[in-house]
Amino acid sequence: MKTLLAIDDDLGIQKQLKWSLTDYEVVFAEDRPSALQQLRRFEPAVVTLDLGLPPDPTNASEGLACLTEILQHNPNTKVIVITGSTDTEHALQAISLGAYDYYQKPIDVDVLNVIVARAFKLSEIENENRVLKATAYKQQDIIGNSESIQKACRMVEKIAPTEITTLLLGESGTGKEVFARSIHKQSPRADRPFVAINCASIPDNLLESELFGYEKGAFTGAHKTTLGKIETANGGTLMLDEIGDMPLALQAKMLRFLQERVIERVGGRAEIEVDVRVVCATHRNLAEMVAEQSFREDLFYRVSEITLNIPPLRNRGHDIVIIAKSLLHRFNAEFNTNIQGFTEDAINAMLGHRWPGNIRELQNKLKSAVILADTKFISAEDLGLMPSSQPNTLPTLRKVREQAETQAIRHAYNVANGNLSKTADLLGVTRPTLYSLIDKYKMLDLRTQDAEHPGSVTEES
Ligand SMILES: Nc1ncnc2c1ncn2[C@@H]1O[C@H](COP(=O)(O)OP(=O)(O)OP(=O)(O)O)[C@@H](O)[C@H]1O
Repeated sequence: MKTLLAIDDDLGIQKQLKWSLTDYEVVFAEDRPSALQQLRRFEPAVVTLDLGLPPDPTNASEGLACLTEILQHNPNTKVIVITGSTDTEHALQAISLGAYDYYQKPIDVDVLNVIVARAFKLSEIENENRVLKATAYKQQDIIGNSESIQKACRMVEKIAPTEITTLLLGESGTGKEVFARSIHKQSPRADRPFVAINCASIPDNLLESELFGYEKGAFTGAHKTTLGKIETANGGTLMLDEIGDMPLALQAKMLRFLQERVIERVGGRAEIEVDVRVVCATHRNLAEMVAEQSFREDLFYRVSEITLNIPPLRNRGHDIVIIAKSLLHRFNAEFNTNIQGFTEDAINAMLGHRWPGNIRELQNKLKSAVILADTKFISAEDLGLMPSSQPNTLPTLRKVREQAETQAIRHAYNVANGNLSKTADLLGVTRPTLYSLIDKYKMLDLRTQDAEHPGSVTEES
């Protein structure tokens, strides 16, 4: 049964409401403090509120204050304000403060029931919309159910509403930009611009003006004052991709911007205030770069207020197949093809492949497979994942064994969702044997990612 909170200090009215609103569980509060207590306890979707509450029952001040606090607690609450028969002024004031509707005494059971039912219905529709929006958004952006991706998504949810400067670490093609966009979309800045700039793809001498903009006449060819990416992102989010590739000279200027949130355009003197949230990303080891003095330590700490590690595709278990299927759907639409799915050998090959280029590599392999496939199902060969399809000279037996074993280990590891004990079981070997194979084939990422014993070292072999 849906819960309705009725806020009224008149016992007679409380009884009347209880008898009238029989489709709901009606809970009561007689003043502002108890209303807020009940609100926290029951989280009702709909509230009826008498504006004349103690200690000021002849006026609307306490009721209006209560309304404001209810909406502060949960802006989605549908508050139906109840006023005296002639008090239209306060009723309208309540609507302008965010009340859903108003109702004038004396109480007519039928009318009140219609208003309350409508309020619940609207609240339900709004709720569904919110869930759908959140799901649709998640589905299209970050696809995957693996523990590692879910963990990263949970972090994004926590980071997004804050202003904290985030550093995204991950191999190339793991989806760093997708994650940066996700932080932006879930933040209060979602309606403002998201601007990404790849520091590695712009020549050093152009990067400064690209980021900070330039004044007319700042250099030959500067015909008009031009905003840089930082100013373009004003109010929104700026993604500095491949921050590790930013030249040292520019790092100092970037640090000043991050510390003081002011910039100077190239060739300009004026200090311009900008309100930008910054997300940085790199596939490099910034801590190592700091030690080698190719990245400023102070900037490192500034950009990595919080660090989010994006797992490589090979450590996302069955997500590889889920992402492949969703990409297949997309490419079928794009190329007007009707490929139905994957052969078993293709699925096994995908689960066993190392994916050094991560999702981008998967996209490329799939795109060409969709275009070139002769049958309705994509095979490992179509994906270029058959040992025989690689134009090597004849492989040695040792090489074939190594390839088969690493592929089988990775496959089992993905099926076992990163649990090494289960991986060993699936492969029919003991844990020590599995460890020595992992060491032999230098599959070190499996060791550090072990969901059961993270960072464990060989203890039994
Ligand atoms: N979880 C995911 N599901 C589906 N597609 C994804 C996912 N993550 C990333 N992608 C897609 O993979 C491609 C690479 O992602 P993105 O450009 O964000 O990676 P990146 O880590 O920023 O790469 P680089 O370091 O090379 O810039 C994009 O086309 C993106 O849409």
